[in-house]
Amino acid sequence: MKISELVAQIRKKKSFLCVGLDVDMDKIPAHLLQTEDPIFEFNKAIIDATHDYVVSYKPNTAFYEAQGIKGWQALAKTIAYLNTNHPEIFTIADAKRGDIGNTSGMYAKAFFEDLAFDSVTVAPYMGKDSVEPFLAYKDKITILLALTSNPGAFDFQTLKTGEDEVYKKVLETSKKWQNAKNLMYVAGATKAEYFKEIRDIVPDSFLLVPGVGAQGGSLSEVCKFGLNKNIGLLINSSRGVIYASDGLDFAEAARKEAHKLQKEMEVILSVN
Ligand SMILES: O=C(O)c1cc(=O)[nH]c(=O)n1[C@@H]1O[C@H](COP(=O)(O)O)[C@@H](O)[C@H]1O
Repeated sequence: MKISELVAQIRKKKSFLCVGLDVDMDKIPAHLLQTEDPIFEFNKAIIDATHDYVVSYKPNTAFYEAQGIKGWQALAKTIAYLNTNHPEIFTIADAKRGDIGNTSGMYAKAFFEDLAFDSVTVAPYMGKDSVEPFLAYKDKITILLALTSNPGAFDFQTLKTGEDEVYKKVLETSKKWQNAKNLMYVAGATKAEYFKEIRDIVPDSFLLVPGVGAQGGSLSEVCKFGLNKNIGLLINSSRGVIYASDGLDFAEAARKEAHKLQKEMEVILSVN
């Protein structure tokens, strides 16, 4: 999907919400466990109930890999369901990959060709040649970790190397790479005070912003400096939306949570 198509969808739905499909077997409603494919049934119900308010879904592959072959099959079924029924929705494989070139090439093939995701999250730690195989896909988006939402972000990402912190080097260096227009960056909602400096370096890029909801990040704080002329933000919430209820009403409860976030976004967009 082209970024211009994502922007058009955001403007139409008045939403820049990304819902994380992080399916935890200990948290999904008990009645689904009796079905043939609980993970897919859960995802399908969540997608059906929330897609009006959502422009992107982000399954984190860890939750699927943890269930072995059945989990991977459920992931494949989920992405196929989205691509068939909601081709306008931007899909993110949250896999945080990155390795030596030929290995990264296989990761890229897995997520872009076999599973047909629009994008994948990639760790920048191994440098340019570990990211290039993802960027080689001209019609796909690579989402590079810059400043993550977790407390451990301060262990390495904010360390100074010369003038700049490591996360700034990631932004500055990667934006010079070939096909860098197909890069987005992860910036955690829990780090809102860094967004002005992030925007100074990458004014035009989209930022994937996890950490709203269960991790306590603030949507309005992120938007103060995070928005750009193309909106430029995808705000992710996973647990806060998909586990709003663990009862028979789980999908309806998720819809309400997604709608609440969408309404907040609509207000923000109306004054920006
Ligand atoms: O790449 C990510 O999506 C990500 C980066 C980051 O800095 N922090 C972060 O929480 N995430 C992911 O975003 C999701 C957040 O989930 P909730 O905290 O339940 O909303 C999880 O799938 C995380 O793995």
